[in-house]
Amino acid sequence: MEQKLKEEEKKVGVIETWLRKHTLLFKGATRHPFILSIRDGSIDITSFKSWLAQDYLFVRAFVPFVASVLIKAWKESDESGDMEVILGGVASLEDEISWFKREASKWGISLSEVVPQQTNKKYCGLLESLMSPDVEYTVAITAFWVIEVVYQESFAHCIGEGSKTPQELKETCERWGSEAFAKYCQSLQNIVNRRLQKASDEELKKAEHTFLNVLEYEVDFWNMSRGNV
Ligand SMILES: Cc1ncc(CNC=O)c(N)n1
Repeated sequence: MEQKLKEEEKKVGVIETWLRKHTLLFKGATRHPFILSIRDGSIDITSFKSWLAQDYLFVRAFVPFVASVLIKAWKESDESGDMEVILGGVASLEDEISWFKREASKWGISLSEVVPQQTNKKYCGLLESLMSPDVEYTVAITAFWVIEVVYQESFAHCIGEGSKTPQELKETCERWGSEAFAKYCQSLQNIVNRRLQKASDEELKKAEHTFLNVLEYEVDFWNMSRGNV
């Protein structure tokens, strides 16, 4: 019985284990000074605008990445429900791109003139490498989940108890900090945990490596937005 319980525990969550093991890096990505400065209202609007412009370019590169995960799900997934979750992600990106355009015009940013910074290019390069057919579905969906959850955890913090987020930034925080986005991230996390349970040691290692890689790139992305490239 005791042994059985332990097995169950192991099964519940590879993700939980990773989050415990890599708490510092995860906090680094989700409680970054950029995010803390939104939450306490001290944010420098130049940083915000820089983030907005760069993130628009990132999201454009994110669309084909998510589409590649959809293809992998169709080819490799053992559960047909995965496709709907990912398709929902693709669909909401159309709205997100329109939102970026509206938001940019509100701030007087001309998106056609935005030049991608080196850090952004590097991150988009990581996305592109993960689009390769050689990358397993399990690894790709792990990356997808962690990319989304960093924004969910970060922006939810900006609208949580006691936050002093400036009014004009609240809509941005709601986009990723909302209950609906949290639910969507949970659906992705359930897929990832299910896949990781069944993964080989080799695949597990690759997935964990990708998880860490994404977290590092997210930290770099926030750093870039604050002007410390
Ligand atoms: C750099 C970065 N990471 C994650 C997200 C969230 N996913 C889609 O919007 C994002 N927009 N930008």
